[in-house]
Amino acid sequence: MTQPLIRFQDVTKRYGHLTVLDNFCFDVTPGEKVTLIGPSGSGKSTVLRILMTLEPFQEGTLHLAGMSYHQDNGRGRFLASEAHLRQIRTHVGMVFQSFNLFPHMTVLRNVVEAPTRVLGLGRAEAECRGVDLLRMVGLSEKKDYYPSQLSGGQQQRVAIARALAMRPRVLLFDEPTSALDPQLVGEVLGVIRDLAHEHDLTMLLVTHEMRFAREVSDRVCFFDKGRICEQGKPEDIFSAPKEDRTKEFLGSIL
Ligand SMILES: Nc1ncnc2c1ncn2[C@@H]1O[C@H](COP(=O)(O)OP(=O)(O)OP(=O)(O)O)[C@@H](O)[C@H]1O
Repeated sequence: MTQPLIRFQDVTKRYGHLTVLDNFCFDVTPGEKVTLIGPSGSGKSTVLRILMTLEPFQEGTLHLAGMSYHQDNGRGRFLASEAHLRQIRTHVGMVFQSFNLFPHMTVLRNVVEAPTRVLGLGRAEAECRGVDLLRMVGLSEKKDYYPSQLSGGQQQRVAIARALAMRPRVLLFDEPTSALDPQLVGEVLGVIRDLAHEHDLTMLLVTHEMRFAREVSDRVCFFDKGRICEQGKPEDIFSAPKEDRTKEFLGSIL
C-alpha cells in the first residue's frame, strides 16, 4: 500500500475554548488531489494552516514527507525547532485568497526571491526557472511589471508560480478565487486545473467552486464541525451523497 505523504494523527486544535479539530485523522497519498468543502467555520482552512506550520496545535502528530511534529501537552506551541519547521515548510507551498505578493518587487523578483534566499539557487538559474514558471501561468511577458500593475487574476497566477518555484511536494490552495472579480475566476481555475491534470504534485484545495472541485479532485472531503463527515470520489459526493449534512450543504449551494 502507498505510504501517505501527509498524515494528521489525532490532531486536536483549539482557539481558546473553541475546539476546531477534535482528534482529527486524515491521510493524503503522494500525487493525490483532495478538495475540502463544507460550511464556513468548519475548520477547512485550519487544516491547511496547520500543514503550512502557520498554526501550532494542542494534541496529536502531523507527519509530512517522512518528518513529523507533535503536540505540546495541550499548550499549543511548536515543539519542533525553528530549523525543523523551516525544513517541513520547504515541502509545502500555499496559495492564499489574497495573493500576498511583495508589492515593491517585480513579478519575476517575487518568483525568484525564495528559491535564491531559501534554496540557495544562483540568480541566473532561479530567473531562468522563474521565467519558465511565468510562461506556464501565461505571464512571461509581465515579468518586469509590479503587482499593482496586474489584475487580481494575474496576481494570483504569479502567486501560483511563486509557490511552485520552491518545488514543493504539496501545494495548498485556500479559496484561491474568492477575492477575485467573477470574470477573473476562470483564468486562475484554468491554471490550477492544468497543474492538477499535468503534474504529480500533491494538492489540497479549499474551495467553494463546486464544479471546479468536481473536475480536479481525486477525492472530495465534506467537512462539518471539524471532522470529515463524508468523503469519496467527486462523482459520488456530488451526485449521490449519503450523509444528510452533505445533502443539506450541497442543496444549499448548488
Ligand atoms: N486565529 C483565530 N482565533 C480564534 N478563532 C479562530 C482563528 N482562526 C479561525 N478561528 C475559528 O476557527 C473555526 C474554523 O475556522 P476555519 O477558518 O478553519 O474555517 P473554514 O471552514 O475554513 O471557514 P471558511 O469557509 O469561512 O473559510 C472558526 O470558528 C473560526 O472562527
